[in-house]
Amino acid sequence: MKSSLAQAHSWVSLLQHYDCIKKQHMRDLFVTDPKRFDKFSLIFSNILFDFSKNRLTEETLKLLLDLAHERELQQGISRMFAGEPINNTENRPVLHVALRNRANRSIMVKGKDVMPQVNAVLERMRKFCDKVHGGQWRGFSGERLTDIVNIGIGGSDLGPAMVTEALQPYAKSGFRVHFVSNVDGTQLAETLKTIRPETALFVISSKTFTTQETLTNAHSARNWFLRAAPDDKAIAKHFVAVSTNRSEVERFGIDPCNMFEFWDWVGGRYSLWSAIGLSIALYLGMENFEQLLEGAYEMDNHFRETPLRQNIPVIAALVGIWNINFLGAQSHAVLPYDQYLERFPAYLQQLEMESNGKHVTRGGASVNYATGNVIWGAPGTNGQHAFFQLLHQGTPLITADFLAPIESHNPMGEHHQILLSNFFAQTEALMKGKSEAEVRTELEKANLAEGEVELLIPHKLFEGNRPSNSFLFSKLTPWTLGALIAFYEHKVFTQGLIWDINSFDQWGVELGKQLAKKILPELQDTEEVNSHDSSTNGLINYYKYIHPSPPIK
Ligand SMILES: O=P(O)(O)OC[C@H]1O[C@](O)(CO)[C@@H](O)[C@@H]1O
Repeated sequence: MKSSLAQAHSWVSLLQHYDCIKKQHMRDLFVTDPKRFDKFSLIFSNILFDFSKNRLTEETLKLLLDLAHERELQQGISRMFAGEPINNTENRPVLHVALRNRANRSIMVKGKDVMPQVNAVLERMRKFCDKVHGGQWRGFSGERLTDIVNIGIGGSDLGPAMVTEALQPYAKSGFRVHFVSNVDGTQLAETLKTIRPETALFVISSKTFTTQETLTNAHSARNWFLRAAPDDKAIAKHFVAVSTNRSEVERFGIDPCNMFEFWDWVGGRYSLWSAIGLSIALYLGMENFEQLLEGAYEMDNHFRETPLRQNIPVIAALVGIWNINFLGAQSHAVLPYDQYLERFPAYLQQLEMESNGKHVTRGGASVNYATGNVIWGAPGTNGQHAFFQLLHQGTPLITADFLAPIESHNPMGEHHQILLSNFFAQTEALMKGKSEAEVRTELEKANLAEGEVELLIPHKLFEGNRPSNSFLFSKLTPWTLGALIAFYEHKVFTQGLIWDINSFDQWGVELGKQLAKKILPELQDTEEVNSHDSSTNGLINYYKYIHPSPPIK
């Protein structure tokens, strides 16, 4: 039986160790150890992971690895891969790894190997994609389909939206992909303006097929479509579903023959590898979707088999725990120096924050340590001209992941070297900072008026010592993206296990949904609302009063 985290020996040792090293500056750590980069960087296939620009030493790492052992990480990894019901509040296994189990080893759930059904759905996806791409599957007018519209939200949107954006250079020619997630009618309306019903394929993606936003968008899309279609039968050519819920799919009016199945052991935010990836496969071709699976599979093997000290997701997770629980970082920026990865931070927001934004342990006790942190970010050089000021000189400690490809898909003059020079410079600046002596020397050369040097010194000073990780990979290919996503999934798993929280449920999204269901009918009559607190009543009644119909009495 594991003790509670705050009482773990290694945790207590880490606290004491933090006290000893908290005043150390990374600048000095680099000066005193010329081999620091070699010691604190790891390579997985074409991906280099450099974590040397963190405020840690060999001793820190040793203690963090002790923590991982004490928390029985290796046993936890084995339990996940073996299909044990580690999602304890929903009594489900967590088997996104089965979806990319390219070796096809048996994975048993309730005494049954899940691999035959995984392979069967992949085969159906392949056949469907081939028909759409080959023009055997056409719209009601006989025209080829050209526009894939994915209607889904959360995990049924963010993964496919991010991957299709990231892998645009691999897109099948003649196909466009669109994503509608927001129940704000604007997103659907603007999308519908750009497509024709004759050539549109709607992929309604929802694990539960009960999600209000998705079902509302799907009904409106179907109404729009039926205004142009000759009859209801045309729906079969233009609407397919991806879900675990056959009866709701049928109730919506999609023939189960046009449903691509997945299973309750796939968490929504871990589902892009399942049939939820159908929009990816349609846009990029099944062979590229499988390359994505291959990259993730190789990362899975690395995570399962590599000793913890060389294990990239494990080390990244431990460094994150060091930064969050000992250094006090509450915010983590994801900074891709690759325009194709623009949506990567938004994807990771759900992966990390929905997984590890938890306040109780797996057993239900309140945690007395931080779990999870705020994930955000934007493409690197744009961020430099927007929010990097706060990263360099602001008061909160914000850690960051910098990601960049060595080779661009769009080589153009010096662009890529300029981009990379900024990538390298920013991590160096965050680490090193600029000392008072350096600022003074610079200012004294500038021939300033008396007093100006002293005034400017504090403003131009950079304390540095701000932690970051760097990821350099050869090129953003489907394989590499698959490996990178799986890397983050396993980092999240490792942190959740050490924090003793369930990373695979999401009860925190329920309360808002329940209250919205109660409020919706209140917006649809003319009665004044009094059932809430005065703020909520006031807001609702103001809306009802201002809104032209129906007017409040
Ligand atoms: O795929 P579904 O069932 O429509 O759910 C969409 C999303 O809603 C959530 O359940 C809660 O936001 C996510 O976990 C999930 O990815």
